Amino acid sequence: MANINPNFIKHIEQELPEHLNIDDLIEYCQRPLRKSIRVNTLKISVDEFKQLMHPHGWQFEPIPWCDSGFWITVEDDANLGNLVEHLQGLFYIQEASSMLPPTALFSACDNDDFSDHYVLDVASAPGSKSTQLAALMNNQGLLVANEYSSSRVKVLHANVQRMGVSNCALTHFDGRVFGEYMYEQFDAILLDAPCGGEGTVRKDANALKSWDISDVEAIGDTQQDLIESAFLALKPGGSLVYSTCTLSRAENQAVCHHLKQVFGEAVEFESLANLFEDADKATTEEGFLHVWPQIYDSEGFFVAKINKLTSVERAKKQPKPQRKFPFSDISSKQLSQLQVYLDNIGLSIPEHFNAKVRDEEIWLFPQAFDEFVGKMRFQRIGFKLADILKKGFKIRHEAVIALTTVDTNNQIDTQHRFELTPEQAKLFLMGRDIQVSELNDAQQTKLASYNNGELIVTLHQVTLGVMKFLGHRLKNGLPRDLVHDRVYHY
Ligand SMILES: C[S@@+](CC[C@H](N)C(=O)[O-])C[C@H]1O[C@@H](n2cnc3c(N)ncnc32)[C@H](O)[C@@H]1O
Repeated sequence: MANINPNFIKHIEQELPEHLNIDDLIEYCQRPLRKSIRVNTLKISVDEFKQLMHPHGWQFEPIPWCDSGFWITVEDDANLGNLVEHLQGLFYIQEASSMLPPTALFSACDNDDFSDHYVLDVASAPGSKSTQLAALMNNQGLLVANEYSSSRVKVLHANVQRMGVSNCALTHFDGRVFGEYMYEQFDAILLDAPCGGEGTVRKDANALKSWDISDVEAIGDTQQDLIESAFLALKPGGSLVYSTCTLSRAENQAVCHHLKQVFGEAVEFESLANLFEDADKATTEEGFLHVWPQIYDSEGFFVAKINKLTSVERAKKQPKPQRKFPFSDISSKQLSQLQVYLDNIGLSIPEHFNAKVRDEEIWLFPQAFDEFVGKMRFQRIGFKLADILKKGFKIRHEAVIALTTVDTNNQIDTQHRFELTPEQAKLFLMGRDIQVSELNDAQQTKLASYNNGELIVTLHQVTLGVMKFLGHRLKNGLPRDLVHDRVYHY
C-alpha cells in the first residue's frame, strides 16, 4: 500500500487539471503497475519476438506511443530479469510512460537514415531511454550517453552492452558542462532530468512518504541549469526533449518557461497533442504531455518538446581542446591481418566504423565520432573489438555482440553460428564450459566441420557470446562481470 504524505495531496490537488480529480489520482497511485517491456529491435523484430514468447503464455498489448513497447501478461513476472532472453538483450523491462520521451524526440524524423545524426542523452543511467534511442537510430550516427553518478555509469554500460548498442560514446560529467564544451553540436538532445520522482509511487510505495515542498523547490535550480546547458549544446534547427517522472509544475512546466525566458524567440514549444491517438488527453495548453497516472494507467510523467529556431549566444568561450587523445589509427598492415582473423569467425568491420589502436587493444569507433575528438573526455567510445596478441588477435565478447547487432540485415552466416539449446544457453550465461559429450547429435555433427578455435554461440539465432572449441569441450568466453548466478529458461 503506497504511503502518501497528506501535504503532497494538498499540494497536488491545486495543480490537477480541471478534468481530473484527486480521488482517481490517489486510487491509481495505490494500484500496482502493469508490466511493460520494449522489444530490442536491434536484435530481433517485434513479430519474431512475439512468436518466440507466445508459446510460453505471453500476451502482448501494444503501447500506443511506442511501436516496440507492450504491456505484457505473463505467468511468472518476478523472474523476467533473469530470463535468458532478457540477459541476451532481446527485451528491456521499461515502464510504458518512460518510452514517451524518445518517441517524442524523433517524432519529426521522416527518414530512417541517422548516419549523420548527433544525439545527446544528458542524464542517461540506467539506460532505458538511451538504448531506446539507439534502437530508433538503428545504431547509426553517434549517441553520447552521459551520466553523473559513477556507480550508475557502470549499470549504463552494462545495459548498453547487453542491448548491442554500438553507436554510443559514454561520458561521466555533470550535465551542466555540455553547453560549454559542446556548443551547438547536437541535432537532438534528451534531458530526462533528475527529479522528485512523484510519478513513481506505483513502483516505489515510499516515494511520497516524506514528500516536502522544499525538496521540489530545491531541485529546480539544477533542472534550470541543465536545460539551459542542453539548449546551448543543441544545433539551431535541432530538438530537445525535457522529461521527468514527477508531477509538480515547478519541476516541469516552470523549467520549460524558464528556458523561454532566458532564450526568448529561439525557443519553440512543439505540441505533442498528435504524437499518438489520445495524446490530447494529457496535453497541456503549451503542448506538453503531463501524464497523470490515471490517464493511461501508467506512472506519472512529463514530456516537453522544444525546438531551437535560431542560434543563441554562448555563455562561455570554447574550452581548449584536449591535447592527448590516447588512440591512433590502425596501420593498413594490421587492418588486413585483422580482417583475415575476423573473416575466419564470420565477422567483418561494418561500414561507418573506424578501427583505432590503444596499447594492445583494437577498438571500433562510430565514424561520426571523428568530429568530437579532443572536444571533451570520453569514458568509452564505441566498443573494444579485440586484444592484440603476440600471434594474432582475440575477439572481445562485447564486440561479438555489437558486430552481430550493428546491421541486422548483415547477420553472420549460419556456417559460423553455433546454436545452443536453452539449457546450454543458461549454462553459458552462468559461466560454465560445455563438454562436447553433452552436445546433441546435430551439434556434434556441426562441430566436426570446425577447426579448434573461437566460435560464436547463439540462441534463437541471436548472438550470446563467444566460446573456444578445444576438441573435447567448449570453453566459456563470457567476461566475469557478466556471469549470472541465476538464469531461467522456458
Ligand atoms: C531520471 S534519471 C535518468 C533515467 C534514464 N534517462 C533512463 O531512462 O534510464 C536521472 C539521472 O540523472 C543523473 N543526474 C543527477 N544529477 C545530474 C547532473 N547534474 N548531470 C547529469 N546527470 C545527473 C542521476 O544520477 C540519474 O541517473
